[in-house]
Amino acid sequence: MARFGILTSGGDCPGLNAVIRGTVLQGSTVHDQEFVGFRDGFWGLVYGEAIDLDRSVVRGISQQGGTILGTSRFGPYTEPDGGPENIKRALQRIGVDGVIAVGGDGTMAAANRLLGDGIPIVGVPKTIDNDLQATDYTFGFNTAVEIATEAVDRLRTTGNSHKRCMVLEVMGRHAGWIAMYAGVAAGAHAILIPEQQESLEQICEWVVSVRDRGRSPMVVVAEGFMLPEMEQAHSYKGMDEFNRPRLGGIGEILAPLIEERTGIATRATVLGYIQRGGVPSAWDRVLGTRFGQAVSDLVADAGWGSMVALRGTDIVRVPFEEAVGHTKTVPLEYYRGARAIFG
Ligand SMILES: Nc1ncnc2c1ncn2[C@@H]1O[C@H](COP(=O)(O)OP(=O)(O)OP(=O)(O)O)[C@@H](O)[C@H]1O
Ligand SMILES: O=P(O)(O)OC[C@H]1O[C@](O)(CO)[C@@H](O)[C@@H]1O
Ligand SMILES: [Mg+2]
Repeated sequence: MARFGILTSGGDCPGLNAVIRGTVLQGSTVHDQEFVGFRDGFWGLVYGEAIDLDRSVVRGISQQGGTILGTSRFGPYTEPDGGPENIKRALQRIGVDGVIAVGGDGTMAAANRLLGDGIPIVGVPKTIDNDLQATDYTFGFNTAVEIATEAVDRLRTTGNSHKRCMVLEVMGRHAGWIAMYAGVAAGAHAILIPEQQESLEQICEWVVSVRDRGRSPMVVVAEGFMLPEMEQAHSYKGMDEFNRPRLGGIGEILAPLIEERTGIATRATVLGYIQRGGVPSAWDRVLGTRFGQAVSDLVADAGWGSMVALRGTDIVRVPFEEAVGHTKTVPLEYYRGARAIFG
């Protein structure tokens, strides 16, 4: 019986457990496949640390947030134990014929490199940021947007009561999808995203025009947004253990600047990891389940080097090269359309 190993890698994301369950149910019901789950992303792959995954283990997990396998940003080439030869030995030792990597752009880049080094591997795209190209949507994004939209709605009522300007900071390192969707859904008066610089003067103009209509201004900003005079996205928390700047805090920078320039009392809120935690929305559970079923079909066909993806309403297979190397950013035209009614 063919046996495959699943891993979840990179930041976690609501819907990961639905993928794991969908894969195991499809595989055991339709293809006579067996599965193990590697612990903590590529760490479990490198060290051959895996748990058996059967129907009983995945029962009822699609409504749970996080990932039952754990995740990490551990790289498969990390010295001294990483690299393809060690991984091949680990796969042989635990009797695994191929790997299913569930992750974002970094995970797919790592998977592509492993493929080139002879590891049979396929991919499933995940990220709350929705910035992975080659798929129309990733699971987790919908849940994050629901949470961010509710946050805007809540900030709006307290902002109205106190006649304050409210600033909500959401995630989005290179792409402002969460800010765009939550901002549009909740009727924000300005949406600020990494793809498009806006001057402080312009932001304050929007804020003042809202106040002049007797309303309380609501600004949604993605963590990666930069004012024109900034050279890089705001980060005051140093680097993470993988040498990436830990973003966050642009909302706290903007709020006093807006208050100083407009005279309108302004408060900032950082939504942070609330966006990534908790139960997945129905939409993300469905997409995760469909991806899981599709990736079981993919490994049944030995479709190594491909990633499952959503195109329109169809689940398709795309080569890794299509998924890595570029960030799916918010199109300028889309932003401009939303911007036309800011203020
Ligand atoms: N080109 C690469 N070659 C080898 N390993 C890589 C490569 N790119 C990324 N990795 C490894 O894959 C891990 C996962 O990637 P990353 O941390 O970028 O998360 P991700 O999968 O993009 O998910 P997310 O961005 O949603 O958190 C990285 O921490 C790194 O160890
Ligand atoms: O602290 P961590 O786990 O690296 O997560 C922060 C990052 O995760 C992301 O949400 C991607 O999953 C980014 O928007 C954010 O910068
Ligand atoms: Mg990434």
